Amino acid sequence: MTEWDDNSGPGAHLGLCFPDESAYAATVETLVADEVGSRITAEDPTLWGPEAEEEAAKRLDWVSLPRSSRSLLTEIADLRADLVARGLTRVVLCGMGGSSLAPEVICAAAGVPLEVLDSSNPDTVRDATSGDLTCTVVVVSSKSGGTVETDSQKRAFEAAFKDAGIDPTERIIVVTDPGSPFDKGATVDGYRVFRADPDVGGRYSALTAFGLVPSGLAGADIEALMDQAEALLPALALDSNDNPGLRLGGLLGLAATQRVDKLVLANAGAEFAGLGDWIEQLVAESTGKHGHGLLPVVVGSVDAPNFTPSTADSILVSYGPDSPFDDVRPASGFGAAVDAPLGAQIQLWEFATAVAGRVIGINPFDQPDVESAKQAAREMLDGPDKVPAPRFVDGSFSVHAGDWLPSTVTTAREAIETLLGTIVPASGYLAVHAYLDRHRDADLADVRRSLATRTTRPVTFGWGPRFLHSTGQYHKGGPATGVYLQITTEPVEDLEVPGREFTFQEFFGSQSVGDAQVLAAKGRPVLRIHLAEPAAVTELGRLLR
Ligand SMILES: O=P(O)(O)OC[C@H]1O[C@H](O)[C@H](O)[C@@H](O)[C@@H]1O
Repeated sequence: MTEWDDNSGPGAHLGLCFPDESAYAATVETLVADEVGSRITAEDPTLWGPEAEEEAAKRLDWVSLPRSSRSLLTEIADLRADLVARGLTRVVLCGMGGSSLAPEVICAAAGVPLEVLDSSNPDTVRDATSGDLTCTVVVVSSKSGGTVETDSQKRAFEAAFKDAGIDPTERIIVVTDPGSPFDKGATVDGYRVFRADPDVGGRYSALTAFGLVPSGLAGADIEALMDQAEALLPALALDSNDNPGLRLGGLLGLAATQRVDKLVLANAGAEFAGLGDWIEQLVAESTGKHGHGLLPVVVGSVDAPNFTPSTADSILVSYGPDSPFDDVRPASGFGAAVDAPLGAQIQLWEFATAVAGRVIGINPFDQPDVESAKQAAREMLDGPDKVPAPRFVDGSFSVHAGDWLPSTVTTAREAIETLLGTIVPASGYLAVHAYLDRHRDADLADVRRSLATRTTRPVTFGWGPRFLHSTGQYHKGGPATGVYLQITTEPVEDLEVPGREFTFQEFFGSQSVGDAQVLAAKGRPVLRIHLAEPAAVTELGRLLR
């Protein structure tokens, strides 16, 4: 039987349902008895075990950001006023994962334009750099300062500004950690640098300079965002079963330990439709490791397949004011309706994810498997001759697959059918990885819906290489239950990365091939369909719908 725990506190309303009240109550009671609410608030790094302690000790400042980040507000407002006075109203953000997902949601919710460039696709980069540069300001964000996509995007913009007779130091603003290689180089080169709080991990950095600088420069009301987040702090500090962070995190952790490990996220009337993409990175990278974790499945609306109908291994979560749970019953019994303003959602989800990490028994602050795909991409760049030959060519499609695909298969349609047939009925999922142009090819994303209906299993859709900095960690570190459809393409036209020995297409291609190799080496079925030209995406879409 499904039980309900409904609670409205200052700043957030949280309705939860679960199949077994005593298991849920015991989980939250343990969290309360262990004083997890007050200890996270006090930034206690011992909560995730001795192995996680060193990392946690330098990752917990997000807890107090709604107060500590306020010192940035005046500086950002002054810079925005200066930019607007100079007619610089087109704001572009270059950055991957935690350095771009939050500003994208914040600005979309505020209805202010922010162009996010989080790709290595030459066509996408060319589009961004060939916009109207006379009114463009570019924020380049990288916590580590070592992310190749971001460095390449910065180089492309520097060259474009110079070609247009514009001094890049007048137009590029850098956000990074103090002392990163990026900080040193950008400072020497004369760029304006915002240094973020280094004791916050990338995916928890929404309320640091990473989230606030681009959002504030684009015109979002970032002070209101901080107010919304701050309003929730007293409730999150409570050692009581009214603490929304303990309740939501306890539910997520409990479900994951019972192998209800897909987290289906749907917008339910919120202004911030894109919040699911931000939660996706937070939850996938924080929990998906050592064979454990929750797979976020972002579905858009509550009537989308995987939410309605759902599978017995899925937690259903809606964000926004219109709770769907009067009409929808999660097949697993696990559901959550989270209604809060955006700033409170951010603070609540960070807290709940850290709590879920403790319940699952993993370190929510590292991402041990992200590096493996980067390493494989580097090896591909060093030896492009290592690109494997296709199994067969079917019209515009070159089809690449491992031994799981029988040699009798000779068409892309049959290969897709065979891949879908390898999904394990009770626990498996399909991940579609589209290394395309997420603006030009946006329509393809709706194949998620068709494939979810066709397979009756959870289906995720991610744009490469963006997802590598999000769900990529889960694919390699989480439970080995996924099968993968990779879509890659020749570009309209390649583009050099200024000052580098590789082009954007060489890098973009090495990222997809490298990731496929890492997944295949883990024994997972990977089907790669390479398009001879971008226009072939229409025909592929027909095969998938
Ligand atoms: O901000 P950066 O250092 O450039 O990192 C961007 C992204 O890189 C990696 O993929 C990490 O796993 C992500 O957590 C991070 O958000």
